[in-house]
Amino acid sequence: MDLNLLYVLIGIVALLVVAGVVTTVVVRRRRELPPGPPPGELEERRDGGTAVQDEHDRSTTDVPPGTGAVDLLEPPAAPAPTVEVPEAPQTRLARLRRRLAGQDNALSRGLLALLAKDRIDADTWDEFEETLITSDLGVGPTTELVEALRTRLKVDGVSDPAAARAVLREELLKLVDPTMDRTLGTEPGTTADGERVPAVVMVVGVNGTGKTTTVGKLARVLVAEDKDVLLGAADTFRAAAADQLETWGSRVGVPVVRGAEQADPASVAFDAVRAGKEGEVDVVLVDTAGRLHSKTGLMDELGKVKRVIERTAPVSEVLLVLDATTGQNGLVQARIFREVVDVSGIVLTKLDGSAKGGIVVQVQRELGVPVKLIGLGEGVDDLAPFDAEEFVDAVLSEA
Ligand SMILES: Nc1nc2c(ncn2[C@@H]2O[C@H](COP(=O)(O)OP(=O)(O)OP(=O)(O)O)[C@@H](O)[C@H]2O)c(=O)[nH]1
Repeated sequence: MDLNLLYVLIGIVALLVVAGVVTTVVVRRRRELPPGPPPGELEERRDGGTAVQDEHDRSTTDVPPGTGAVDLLEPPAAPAPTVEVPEAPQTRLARLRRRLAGQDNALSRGLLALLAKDRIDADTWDEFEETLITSDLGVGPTTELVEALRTRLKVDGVSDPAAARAVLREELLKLVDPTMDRTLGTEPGTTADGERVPAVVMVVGVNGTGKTTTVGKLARVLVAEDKDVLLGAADTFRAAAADQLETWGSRVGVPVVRGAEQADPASVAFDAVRAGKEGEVDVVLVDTAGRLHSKTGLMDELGKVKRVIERTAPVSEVLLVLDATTGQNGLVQARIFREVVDVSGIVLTKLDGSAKGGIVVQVQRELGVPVKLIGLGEGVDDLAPFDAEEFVDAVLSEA
């Protein structure tokens, strides 16, 4: 064989061997790569998903470093903040108006039924009176309202339904009392030594009235007003209460000071207010344990919590939380709490599930303290500053 031909043949065989080896290596490496999602899909999820989903994507994609597949991804972005923006307080009562209005509410029903009559006879007045009492308006305010309406409708000879409604609105408003100061004490103050201290709001009440929920919702109201807030979980009696508060706080970026389970509530409250002062926050909200108003020991403990807080900063508000559905029982609780701590405002919760809107008037009369906030549902922003005019307009509206 020609020597040149032999060299050419050896060259071709060598080339074929090298090509075979290279192909095998490439195929092997491809097989070793995990089956990651196509690049388009990854991009899409990164853009549209929430931070929590992003976190999940990163942990489940599990691409080993140095495989080349990571080139498809940009470096993982820092998780987007999950802090929520709560609804502004001004729009809340308007949004929640429907929950106070119409046929589901005894007060509203009684007022609307009266307005619907062509002629108001003795039976109608009796019926009206009865509905007002069922709505927990109380005997005194009911009698006053009925007397005032009877006189004015007769004297003024009001037969036009719109004029009758205006009279009713006016008289009802007098009972709800628009002159009461309902502002919340949430401005930081200065001690006698010239030190800046946060406003301190204590939230008190019997078990299950909605204290912890109210603290969480109120934190959102204050955050919406651009205030720096800190929560004190001084309900060390119910273990879950502190966890519940942490959940509320974390959603709006508000820190929580908590103690060990069964710790002394006064010491947790003290630590919270201290931390609030050192951190220069505007408001410290202190959640306290629910207590039976009949248990003297627990009630004394509440007085102690307040005194201990006052070593650092004055308590600017003591909000008593009352469940509107408990009616007269709420009034009994209110009287007893007032003896132990100076209640400065009432929070009426669960007005959404109650036909007893009249309790607003009764409780204010009983305590001489204004209703400052009302709870109108289980939604996170279902707490509204109380406004007498908006309240009256809501119960006088049909839906
Ligand atoms: N419908 C309705 N439910 C509410 C309202 N406020 C609170 N609740 C519910 O009432 C229940 C009790 O609320 P909590 O905040 O746990 O009550 P608490 O007073 O802290 O309870 P304790 O710690 O046991 O004293 C929860 O299921 C809340 O969702 C409201 O305005 N409307």
